[in-house]
Amino acid sequence: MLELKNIVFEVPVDEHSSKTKRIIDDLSLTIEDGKFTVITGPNGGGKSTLAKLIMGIEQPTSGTILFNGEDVTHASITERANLGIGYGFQQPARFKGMKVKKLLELAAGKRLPALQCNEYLSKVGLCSAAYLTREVDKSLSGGEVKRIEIATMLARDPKLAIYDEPEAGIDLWSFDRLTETFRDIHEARDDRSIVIISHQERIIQLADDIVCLRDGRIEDAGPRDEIMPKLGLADRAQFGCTLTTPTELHLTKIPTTC
Ligand SMILES: Nc1ncnc2c1ncn2[C@@H]1O[C@H](COP(=O)(O)OP(=O)(O)OP(=O)(O)O)[C@@H](O)[C@H]1O
Repeated sequence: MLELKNIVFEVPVDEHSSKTKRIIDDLSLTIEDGKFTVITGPNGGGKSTLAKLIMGIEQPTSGTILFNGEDVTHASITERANLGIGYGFQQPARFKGMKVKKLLELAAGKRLPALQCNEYLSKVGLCSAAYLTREVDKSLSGGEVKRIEIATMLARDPKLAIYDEPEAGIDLWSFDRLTETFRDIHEARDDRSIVIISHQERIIQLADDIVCLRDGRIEDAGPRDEIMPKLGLADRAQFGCTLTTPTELHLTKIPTTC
């Protein structure tokens, strides 16, 4: 279980000023084991910052973060990763000289048979034969790097997986495959928790719980059936927490890169 207690995150207004801007404002949130939580809300609401605070990429100005009862507020990224927290970046890094297979093995913490690698890559709509020996460098497109990073998260299989806008930069065909993968994870869930930051209705629909962030505060949070109608996805003009949802295309076939 992840518990955030009265988290505040402030940054200097500019490098010459002692004034600060509050990005996360006294936020408290509990994520129970086995829950599929979607964090959504308008741009600039603080979603990615919150994910970075959970992963230890940023340190809160005040407040406490507990993971399975352990105070990890000042733990390093590596310590949190070792405890079982994983984070998929909105814009993943590239690793020149590192092959996709090696990256998957590093994430899994063991050697992986090709068949297993195929499975991880096919879950994100990538053809293993075309990608396993590719370097994770500039030669890969943004969408490919993003999908490879999601595959590494699947290989790592952390107790708490945080995905920051997994749909960003991913084409509609691959997005259909990805949605299926998240649906499978949701259906097969055990005590592992998943937090997905997303603006996409089809991902929000998979959630057990929805958290809507605005101006660094929780505007609304609760079970999907309670929060979903308030998001105004059907009538965005009517409700407070409006989203930007990309146009959807419903495909009958899901092509992969093979
Ligand atoms: N280190 C920082 N210094 C200054 N401003 C920051 C810093 N980190 C975040 N911000 C600001 O805090 C706000 C929240 O940013 P964040 O990336 O968390 O939003 P978000 O909800 O993830 O937005 P989006 O939906 O666009 O991805 C933004 O206005 C951002 O510019």
